[in-house]
Amino acid sequence: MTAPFFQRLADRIERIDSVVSVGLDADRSRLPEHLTEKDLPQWAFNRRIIDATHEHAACYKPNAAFYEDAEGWRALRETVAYAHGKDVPVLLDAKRADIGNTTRQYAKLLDEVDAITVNPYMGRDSLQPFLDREDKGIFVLCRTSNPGGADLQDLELASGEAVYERVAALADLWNEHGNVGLVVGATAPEELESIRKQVPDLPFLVPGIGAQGGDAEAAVKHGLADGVGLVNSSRGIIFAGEDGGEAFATAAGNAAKRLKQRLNQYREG
Ligand SMILES: O=C(O)c1cc(=O)[nH]c(=O)n1[C@@H]1O[C@H](COP(=O)(O)O)[C@@H](O)[C@H]1O
Repeated sequence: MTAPFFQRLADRIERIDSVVSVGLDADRSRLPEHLTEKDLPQWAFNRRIIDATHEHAACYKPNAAFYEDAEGWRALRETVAYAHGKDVPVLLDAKRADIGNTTRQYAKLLDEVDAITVNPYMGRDSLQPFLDREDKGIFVLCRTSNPGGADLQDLELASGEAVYERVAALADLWNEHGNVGLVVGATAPEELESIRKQVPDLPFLVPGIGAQGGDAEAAVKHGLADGVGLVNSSRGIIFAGEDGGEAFATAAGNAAKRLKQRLNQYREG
């Protein structure tokens, strides 16, 4: 059996000295002109991004939203195989979950990738087929980075806890196989700190730095559990250079390296 995801992630973080998650959100409207002629432009783009960034990437995080048609799924499959060929795990950002028979189908996505993001709104049974995958990583949305993240997640329950605190507590209970992490946005640094205190053992995926302006220092200081966790940037890396031609890949490589170095200051500090 393959080693558990969080163990493999810990090994990779140590080996390349990086907690950077490179978000492969290959928006077709922003791909370099010269790649749009290719058979699968997103795959052509991702391959170049992976070549340029893999030394700095603790994982790749493609968001499924950018791949949900026949051509996109083909591009995604090629991308995942290529990332694996470079020994980089892939976290599919799919934010799935549904009633039992449907969610069992969703959980099959984990046959292709190493980890996934899931939505806790429908409760434990909607996540069970994911949680049962002991060797995979299951990241539960807890306190999201978007402006409306507070609309429901910050609501106070009768017990006095906020909804996101309840989610963190439940995720901790659901972590019977040591395969559960939380998604907590860098745009909510106070919540990041308080959730870290509440669940010291759960690794976080922290999106929202770069294009969304989140707090990179808080992301590192509170996102890691015993050194393990991920800080994601998507547009800030893959679209770092849009001057045309192949220079975009070099720009992405430099952006990933700079982010790694910046985050590492806080890891070491
Ligand atoms: O689950 C996620 O990854 C996620 C959760 C969240 O709270 N906020 C958030 O931005 N994300 C994802 O992280 C990525 C952020 O992209 P950038 O803002 O371009 O770095 C996107 O794929 C988002 O869907």
